[in-house]
Amino acid sequence: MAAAAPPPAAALEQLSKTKMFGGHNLRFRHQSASLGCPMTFSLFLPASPASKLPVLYWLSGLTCTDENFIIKSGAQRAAAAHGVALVAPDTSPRGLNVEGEADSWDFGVGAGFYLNATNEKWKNWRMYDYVVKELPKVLTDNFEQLNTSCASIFGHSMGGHGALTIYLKNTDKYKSVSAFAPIANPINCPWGQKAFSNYLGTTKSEWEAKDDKFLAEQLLAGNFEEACKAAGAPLILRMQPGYDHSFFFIATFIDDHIAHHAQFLKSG
Ligand SMILES: N[C@@H](CCC(=O)N[C@@H](CSC=O)C(=O)NCC(=O)O)C(=O)O
Repeated sequence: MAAAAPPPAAALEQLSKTKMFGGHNLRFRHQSASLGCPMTFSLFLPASPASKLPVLYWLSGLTCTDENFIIKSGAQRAAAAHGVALVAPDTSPRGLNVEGEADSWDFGVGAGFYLNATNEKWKNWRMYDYVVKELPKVLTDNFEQLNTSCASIFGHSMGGHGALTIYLKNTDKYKSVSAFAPIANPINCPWGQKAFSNYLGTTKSEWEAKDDKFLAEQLLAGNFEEACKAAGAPLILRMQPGYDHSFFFIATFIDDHIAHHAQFLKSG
């Protein structure tokens, strides 16, 4: 008996294409099975690679779409130089009209926190599954020039929290991680408490089960450094005096982060 035909590749609608540093910024929309709504993502593809391109995922912070990073960070210069593709997803489901989803800027739309919500009301907020499972498959199915099994992840603020937690739960899937000003201990800060109590319920032990215990208890800059030393985990912790939380700060140090990831992505 003949083997069953593989399922068709997820349909992608290309929204834009702009040349930059010899490569292209591309923006796509597709129907997300994880989130139950259309999702957009941006992709920077460096110029015609000799071999398949490794993938560096960027997770943005509160209020962002997939476009903030692509427009403001200037990351494409270093990505083109190192031959690394950049993938930036949106930060939450949109257009579902869940009651209250846009009442505040730090919860709901634009604030997916890269977790899988367990509260029925927010059941579509499954950004963890979207980033870890669905998006890599969409890329694999649609871009033969990408080597999606060679991937790293980084992000900013809420996206820094997402990058760190996703990496620590999936060290087999990502070669390296970095974060700009991450929400490092969400269980103990107002942004995290608001998100977790609504997405995951008010039982704090449930939050810890959903979060990485190491992160929740130790990821306060200095403490995190000590913990990494104790665990023998390599860490470069850089404090940058005088910089704020904006993309001006990110743009200043983005080249360093991409060079860091390129070392791991290009080491075979
Ligand atoms: N609207 C808020 C500010 C929101 C903000 O600063 N968002 C950051 C991420 S914060 C943590 O996740 C961001 O990246 N914004 C997008 C941008 O392009 O700067 C306010 O009014 O204070």
